[in-house]
Amino acid sequence: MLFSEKLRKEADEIYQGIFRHPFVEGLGKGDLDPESIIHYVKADFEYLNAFMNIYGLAIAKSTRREDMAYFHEQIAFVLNGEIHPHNNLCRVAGVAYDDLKGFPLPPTADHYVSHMKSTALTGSMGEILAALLPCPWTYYEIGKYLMETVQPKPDHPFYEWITFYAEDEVGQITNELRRRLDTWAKGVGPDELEKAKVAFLKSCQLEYRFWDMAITKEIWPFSVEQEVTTS
Ligand SMILES: Cc1ncc(CO)c(N)n1
Repeated sequence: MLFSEKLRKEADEIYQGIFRHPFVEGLGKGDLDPESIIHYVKADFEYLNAFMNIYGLAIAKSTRREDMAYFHEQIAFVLNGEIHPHNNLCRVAGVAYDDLKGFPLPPTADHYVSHMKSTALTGSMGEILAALLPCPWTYYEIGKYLMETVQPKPDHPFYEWITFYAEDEVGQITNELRRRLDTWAKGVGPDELEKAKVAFLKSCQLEYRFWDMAITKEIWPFSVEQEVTTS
């Protein structure tokens, strides 16, 4: 069994939990609370900015030009592609996307970003790939799950969101990340594999919590000034 297949098996409980999460259910039913959508988009815009930072850290650690080209391409996808599902969410919530940019990360999103950043700074290439993988992989599976269970028509409020993540492009991104991780896994010992597994599972848990964060509109306990990562 490939390393990524083993990871997927270990994380199955988390994936199943994500498919049944109230936010994902709300995407399928089309009845999400607009305030939860807004909370999610604010956090996700900054999360995706941090994701690009992490690809940059991966480039800094790359020793092969081919790896540099790969991470560079992935940055372009986040930069230009993921605005579409965000625009869909904003339209349904009745807000302008620009008004949701530049907010500090809520605790869970901050935790997720810190996990990926520290992995990128201190971990091996395999650990970095493992920490990044749940991002496209859980969304790709959510997209496919909603396509199958809801079979949305173009007039479904989240048609664009669902079809974006269920599309081949996100599938290919997931498969390429898996392929790279599986290639890396063939050349390392059990200790290295264990560390990558831990990084992967933590990202899966934090994917689940990211949806919770949106439903509960999680905030910091005190409203003091906070760092904003981008403008
Ligand atoms: C938190 C999170 N995970 C995954 C994706 C998919 O790219 C996203 N937009 N946000």
